[in-house]
Amino acid sequence: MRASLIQIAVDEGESAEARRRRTASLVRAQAGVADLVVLPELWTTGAFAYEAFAAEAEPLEGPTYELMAKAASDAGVWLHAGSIPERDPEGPLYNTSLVFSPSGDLAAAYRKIHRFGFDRGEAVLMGAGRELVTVRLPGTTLGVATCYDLRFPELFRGLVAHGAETLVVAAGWPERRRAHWTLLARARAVENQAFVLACGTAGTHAGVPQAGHSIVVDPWGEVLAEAGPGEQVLTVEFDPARVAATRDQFPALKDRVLGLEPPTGF
Ligand SMILES: O=C(O)CCC(=O)C(=O)O
Repeated sequence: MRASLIQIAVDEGESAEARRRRTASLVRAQAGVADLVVLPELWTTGAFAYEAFAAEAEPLEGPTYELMAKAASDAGVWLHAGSIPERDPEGPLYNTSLVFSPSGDLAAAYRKIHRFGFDRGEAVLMGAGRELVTVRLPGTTLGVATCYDLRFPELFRGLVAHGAETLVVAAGWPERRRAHWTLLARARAVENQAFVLACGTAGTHAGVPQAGHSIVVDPWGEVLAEAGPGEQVLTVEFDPARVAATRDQFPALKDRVLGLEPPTGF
């Protein structure tokens, strides 16, 4: 299987609409190159451009959906189209990832569960998702996560319990914590014996330089490919069968102990 992670530069000099069109052509250029294309988190606005969330929010089937569905079918690829600020007509905004099949049908929508910002930004401007999302592809099952989710191993264990073998993380991770990004991506791969495909943004928006350094890690924790800091398409070939082989040869996942007793307080 070949995957391309498109690490889009999100800078303020470009409108959301211009970036949407530019990204659609980057996706179309993956025809015949990749089976699966992955985009980052909130790439129309930037993950830290809080004032733009409401201004650029769109219904699930809004302009980004339309263009990305078409780009997926034009390219004949599975497309994890990163996330959009979704306006739910009956609720708050959500940070929602969209996954399209090669025929351009929506295969999954994932509302980010862990919102970033503590008492500001996304944490107060958006609602929290409650549902795990996996997507069955020929040859592997994707587990879908977004940015700050990467810090919460229990989410990934939940995805693995539902069959995930390739963990896809769309992010807008800041340069300031780049060391955490790389470390956590490798940790999630090792502990879950799964591939991790983590796609971030490049550029600077709202004064926050982005880390770039999108990364693909194998089930043994080895880095198969890593991008630099700027806009880049990172293409990697990987064998999804390695997940079952790794879990067979080193069956640590089977040794999980669930439902431990609480401390008795000696
Ligand atoms: O956890 C972090 O350091 C970054 C998270 C983040 O930027 C996000 O979820 O948007």
